[in-house]
Amino acid sequence: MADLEAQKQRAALRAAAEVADGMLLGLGTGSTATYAIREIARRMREEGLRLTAIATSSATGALAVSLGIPLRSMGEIDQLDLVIDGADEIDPALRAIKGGGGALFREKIAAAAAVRMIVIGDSSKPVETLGRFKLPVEVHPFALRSVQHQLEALGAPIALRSRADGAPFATDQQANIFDVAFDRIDDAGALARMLEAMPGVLAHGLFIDLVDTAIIGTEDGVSITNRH
Ligand SMILES: O=C[C@H](O)[C@H](O)[C@H](O)COP(=O)(O)O
Repeated sequence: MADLEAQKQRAALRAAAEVADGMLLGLGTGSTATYAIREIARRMREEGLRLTAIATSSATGALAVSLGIPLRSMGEIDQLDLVIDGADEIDPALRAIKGGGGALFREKIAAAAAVRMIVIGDSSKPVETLGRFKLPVEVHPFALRSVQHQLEALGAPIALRSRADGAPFATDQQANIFDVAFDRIDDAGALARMLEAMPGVLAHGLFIDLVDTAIIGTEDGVSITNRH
């Protein structure tokens, strides 16, 4: 059986090697991004690499602080040199679904502000067509029911994300997430535009024209795809 953790680590190490001295870096969220963040911190300690970073979630922020990575607030930054982040699915055109961990809002802001975005993952992440992974849609609580109504009209099953104790999951923005089971998204661009037109939708998990490079761990190395 494929060792997905080892694949994540290989992808993360390869991406962390792209970090150069003096960069302003976006740190992604999730299990794969965590490997990259730990490797970046190791390079800072052992190789004297200097950088400043922004965190795409409170969890990543806490990890970065614990590793001694200097952080700035995204709100005071107009451009990032590089973002390294995971993904839930990525297709051959480097369109991705993100937000399985609920960090999509900040991740998308960082991705859009980055000169370059590298997505890292294991061999379970590449897909021919997006949509098997349920699409996260982050919604301001004020608009919960009205957005639910509009999402239901799209015809796919939707579920309000909940925590282990049954309470609604709250994002870092204290918003909620609907997970939408499209199964197959044939026109990601059209769907993204539809979701963005719904008042109260803070972010959706479709990342289109944002990923520049995908680094996928394999059994014995990595496979790298660049967007043209
Ligand atoms: O909200 C979470 C992020 O979009 C993650 O990058 C994504 O869910 C992938 O996470 P993982 O690397 O743990 O599979």
